Amino acid sequence: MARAVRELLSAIGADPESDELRATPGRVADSYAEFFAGVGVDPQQFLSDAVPVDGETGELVLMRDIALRSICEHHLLPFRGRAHVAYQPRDRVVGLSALPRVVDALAARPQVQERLGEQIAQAIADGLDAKGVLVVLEASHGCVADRGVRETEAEAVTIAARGSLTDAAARSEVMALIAPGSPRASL
Ligand SMILES: Nc1nc2c(ncn2[C@@H]2O[C@H](COP(=O)(O)OP(=O)(O)OP(=O)(O)O)[C@@H](O)[C@H]2O)c(=O)[nH]1
Ligand SMILES: [Zn+2]
Repeated sequence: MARAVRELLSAIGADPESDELRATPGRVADSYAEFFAGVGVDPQQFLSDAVPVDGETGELVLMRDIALRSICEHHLLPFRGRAHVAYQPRDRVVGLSALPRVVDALAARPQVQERLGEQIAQAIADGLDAKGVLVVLEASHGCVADRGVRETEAEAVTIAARGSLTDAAARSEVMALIAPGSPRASL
C-alpha cells in the first residue's frame, strides 16, 4: 500500500522522498487499513447472540442516527452521514450495539450507497429472522461534493426494506421517527 502511495505521489509530480512527504505513504496505508477493515468480515457474527427477552420483543426496534462512514467504489472517496436501522422482531432481538457494528462492517469496504443499504437489510433479515427490516441511509459523497458536479449540500437518501416494513403504513411510522424534527432522547 505504501509503495502504491509513493507511486501516486510521484505521478502527481510531488517528491515522495521529501522531508514533508516521507511519512505520508505509511500514514495513508494505515488510513486505508481502517477504511477497508470490513473487507472479508461476516456481519452475521454480530447477530448471533440473542438478548433473552422471554418473548417480549416489542413491536419495533429502531436505532437511528448511526454514524455512517464508507468509501465509494467509483472514486475511492468517502461518503458519510447517518444510518437508521429498524426491524420488527419475530422472536429474537440482539444487543443494540450489534446494529452499528453490522453497519460498520458492511460500510468499511468499497461500496455504493444503494448496495450498502440492501446488504444491511439482508443481514438483519437473515440473522434475526425479522418480520421486517427498514434501512434508511442519508449521506453526502466526496465524489459529488469535491469534484465533478461539486454539489456540496446535496445528500443521497436511500431506502432498503424487507418483509413487513415494505408496507407503506408500517414504513411511514418508522419514517416519522427518523424525521430530523422528531424528538430525540438526550443523556
Ligand atoms: N448510484 C450511486 N452512484 C454513486 C455513488 N457514489 C458515487 N456515485 C456516482 O457514480 C457515478 C460515476 O460515474 P462515472 O461516469 O463512472 O464517473 P464520473 O465521470 O467521474 O462521473 P461524475 O461524477 O458525474 O463526473 C457518478 O455519477 C457518481 O456521482 C453511490 O453510492 N451510488
Ligand atoms: Zn464516487
